[in-house]
Amino acid sequence: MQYDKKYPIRQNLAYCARETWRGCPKLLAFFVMLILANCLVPVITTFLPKVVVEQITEEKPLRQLLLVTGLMTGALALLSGLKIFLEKLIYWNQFSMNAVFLRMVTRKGLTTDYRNQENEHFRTLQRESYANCNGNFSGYVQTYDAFVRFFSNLLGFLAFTGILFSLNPLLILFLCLTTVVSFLLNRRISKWLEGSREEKSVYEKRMQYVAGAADDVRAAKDIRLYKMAAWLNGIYDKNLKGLLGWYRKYTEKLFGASAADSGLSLLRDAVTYAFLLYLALNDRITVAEFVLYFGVVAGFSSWLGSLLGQVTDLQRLNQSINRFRTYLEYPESYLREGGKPVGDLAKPKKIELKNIRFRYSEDGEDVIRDISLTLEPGEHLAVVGLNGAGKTTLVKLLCGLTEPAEGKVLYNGTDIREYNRDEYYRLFGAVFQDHSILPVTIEEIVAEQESETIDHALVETCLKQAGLWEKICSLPQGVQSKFNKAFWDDGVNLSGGETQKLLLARALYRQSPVIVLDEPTAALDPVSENRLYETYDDVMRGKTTVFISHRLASTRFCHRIVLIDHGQIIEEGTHEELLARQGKYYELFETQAKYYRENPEGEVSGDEA
Ligand SMILES: Nc1ncnc2c1ncn2[C@@H]1O[C@H](COP(=O)(O)OP(=O)(O)OP(=O)(O)O)[C@@H](O)[C@H]1O
Repeated sequence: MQYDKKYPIRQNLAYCARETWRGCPKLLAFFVMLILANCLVPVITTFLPKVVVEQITEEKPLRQLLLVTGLMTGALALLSGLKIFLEKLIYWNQFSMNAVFLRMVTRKGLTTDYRNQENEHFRTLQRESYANCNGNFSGYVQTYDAFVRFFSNLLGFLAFTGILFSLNPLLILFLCLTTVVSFLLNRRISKWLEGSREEKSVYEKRMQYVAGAADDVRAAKDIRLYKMAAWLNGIYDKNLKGLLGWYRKYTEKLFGASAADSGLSLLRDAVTYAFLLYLALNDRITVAEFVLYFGVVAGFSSWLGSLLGQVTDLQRLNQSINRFRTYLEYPESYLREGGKPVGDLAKPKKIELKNIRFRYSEDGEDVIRDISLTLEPGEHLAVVGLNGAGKTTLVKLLCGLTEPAEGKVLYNGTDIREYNRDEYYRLFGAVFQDHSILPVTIEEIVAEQESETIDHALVETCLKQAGLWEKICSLPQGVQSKFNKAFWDDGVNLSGGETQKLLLARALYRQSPVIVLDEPTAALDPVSENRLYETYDDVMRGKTTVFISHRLASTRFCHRIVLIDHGQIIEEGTHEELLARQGKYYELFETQAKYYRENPEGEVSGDEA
């Protein structure tokens, strides 16, 4: 079941206010002042003509007339100036609040359980959350605006209701009725918008994908070689057509609603002004009061219409805040500070996988099916199998990155769920097929820390062990060379094989008791590959290692080989034992080996491959 938080609006508004209080308290004070200014300006504007007419009709002295109108227009000017000033301050301070929210989103993304990052629902929420607090049209800024407008409108509505109530409560009822009808018409459009948002976003997503491919230097080769441009253009055009169709429907609906809205507004004005005229002609209200109510009636509908609009806006925005909070509060099940310490990090301990079952999604198939495996301290294990057999998944489970649905992983006899997971990770030096390298110096990449605390001699040893030392020495800035030309003007780029060696050096620098290498030789040239095999025993002495490879002959230097097929261990033993068994391993080895033999008819032997 998908994890979804559904807080009511008031709780989410309180949440926003709380976070704002923590992150940028003055913003709250600016909001309160803006709400008051927003309310006072129209109230004074509505009363000003009444006061002026009153002064004239009651033949008050000119000085008094000038003083009263001067005071009111002065107050108006002051409040309007204050509003502009506050809006500027708010605009600026909203950026700092956005930064606070962005930091929360980034932190969650960096520290969340790895399995959340593999969860598509979580990743969608993550993308939305970034969009929600990015820029001055973000969900949060819109929520703040809606919040300010809602309370401004509420205050204005209450003030004008009070004034109209003294005139005729039935008039309020009529005004409310017409305003609500026009609000409901607009709401229908909002509902349609909500319902068809998915359709629109599918068109946009596909168009963005094509635009992204046009801008992606990695895709540029394939697009040209495989003549994908026409195909991509076709996708773009098809979706553009769909999007334009969507906008046509939207415009039609919008036009229909605004026509009805204008009709209602005309009716409202005609009825109320006729009523006011009737009262004035029958001396039931003074000319000054007529002028006042004239303004109040127009203002009342506008306050109420906006108020209802803000409720709809807040409801819509509430959904995005709920999704934002769902992301931030996404459950973390791995123990961190509260977990047990792992203990001695210098020597490896026994690792056991007991009846492990795993699937990536609830409705998906099992990727690992009932695997049990014990790794003795210092053992070198090779994991082989066809593509998609579950090898990488198995090591992710072993490293505690993902959690089995059934069964458990034990380290030194204790379920790894009981350990402090961050400490548990320190047991592993790993090279995965998909990796990330920060754009820092070579030395910092190897040591995964900043320059001041690096053990330079160890960096050199690891780069030598990985076979990259000579290459690094040939760079003008040696280990101080900055990685990634895209980031640094004077940066360096490494080839695929060199990058793999750099990653191996990084795994070795950790001096962790367990080393996991997922296809570490895939990009290596034959000399480098051979060198890795020859030095493997020396470099990995005393460590437990898991070596995933498709080159079956290369796994001979491991103490034991397990063959995974459809998420199960189907064969297990040394290279020689597995060949002698003449099972699946033998078959795969034979398939690979025959291309290396001078005499394809010859007998299979471990030495020939
Ligand atoms: N993040 C993921 N989400 C969903 N399915 C996944 C994910 N990663 C892998 N899979 C699926 O799990 C299965 C096993 O993948 P895994 O990467 O463990 O295989 P592998 O044996 O390492 O393959 P290869 O030799 O190609 O690297 C595959 O069918 C793959 O499609």
